[in-house]
Amino acid sequence: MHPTRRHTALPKAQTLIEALPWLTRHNGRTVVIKFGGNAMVDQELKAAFAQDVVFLRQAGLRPVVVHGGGPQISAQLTRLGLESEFKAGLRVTTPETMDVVRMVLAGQVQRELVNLLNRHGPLAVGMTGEDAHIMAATKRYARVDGEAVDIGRVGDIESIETGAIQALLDDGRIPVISSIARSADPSDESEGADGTAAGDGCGVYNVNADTAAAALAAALGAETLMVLTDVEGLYADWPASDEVLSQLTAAELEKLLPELASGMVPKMEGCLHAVRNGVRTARVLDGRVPHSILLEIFTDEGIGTMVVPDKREGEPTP
Ligand SMILES: Nc1ncnc2c1ncn2[C@@H]1O[C@H](COP(=O)(O)OP(=O)(O)O)[C@@H](O)[C@H]1O
Ligand SMILES: CC(=O)N[C@@H](CCC(=O)OP(=O)(O)O)C(=O)O
Repeated sequence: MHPTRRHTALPKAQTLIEALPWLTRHNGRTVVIKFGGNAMVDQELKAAFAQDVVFLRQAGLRPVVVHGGGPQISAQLTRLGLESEFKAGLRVTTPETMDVVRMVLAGQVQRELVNLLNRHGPLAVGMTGEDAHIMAATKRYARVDGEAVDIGRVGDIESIETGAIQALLDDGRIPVISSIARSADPSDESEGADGTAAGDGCGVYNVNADTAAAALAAALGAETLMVLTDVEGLYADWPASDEVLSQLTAAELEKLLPELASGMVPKMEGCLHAVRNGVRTARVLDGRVPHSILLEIFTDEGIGTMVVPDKREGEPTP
């Protein structure tokens, strides 16, 4: 080989070799990746995200994508002249808003992600939590100054049926899930004001996408939950300083939770729920960094914030 060509080829081999222990360790493991609406505004980043997810699948992992789309929902509500209001980080969801949430998440954002992934082959299959009874939810109230406030059709996951997702994974597909759940109460279906059960927002709930991703990661017994967002990770003292916490235990995170501000609350609550329910690591990553997923999984220098379960006597650190 020509010396110059060898010179440029060698670092590539080194990078691949550095990935070997990680490839071995993660082989056959499920990874749930939450792609946030704020991290999905740039076309190139979205394409790089799709490449990373397909790479994981080709490398023998079982990736599942759960997506948000808060900014996209807000933009559509504004276009329609409807109000967009948040309480404690959750969208106030009237039946009319619910229709828009469903239309944007399932009809636009999910379709776009599925199409980006399927540029690489017949891999991605999009579903909402309503499909095949994947997610059932009950009404969630927002906590504002210690009071429970009614915010409409916002739900908290009550139960998850993983069968359809597992079947897709076994078939080598990449499930792409929108964070909409059916009501856990069967009588909810017929509550529509004008008697129309379908399409009026009744019988379904708007679930925060971080909450949905964390619940799914726990139900699937995932190795890792990765939450992509538009900051480097969890800042220790936000907004005063941009020092990122690189690793913390569940107990350390639990202490921090009351001090966190709105956008980070469902993310970190989700990470805590995941690691307390069998997920080995939960990470918050900067979705603005191209290929952040690969950097996190396959290199020695992880980026972002990693939450690990509380250490039990004699256990090695993840
Ligand atoms: N301690 C913190 N560390 C990092 N970001 C924080 C913190 N507290 C609040 N935030 C805010 O949370 C935002 C991320 O949440 P959100 O806007 O809901 O993102 P996404 O659309 O990706 O779900 C950040 O952009 C930041 O403004
Ligand atoms: C109840 C609630 O707030 N649901 C969110 C669902 C989408 C979401 O979570 O999107 P991001 O991850 O991009 O924020 C919403 O309506 O905006």
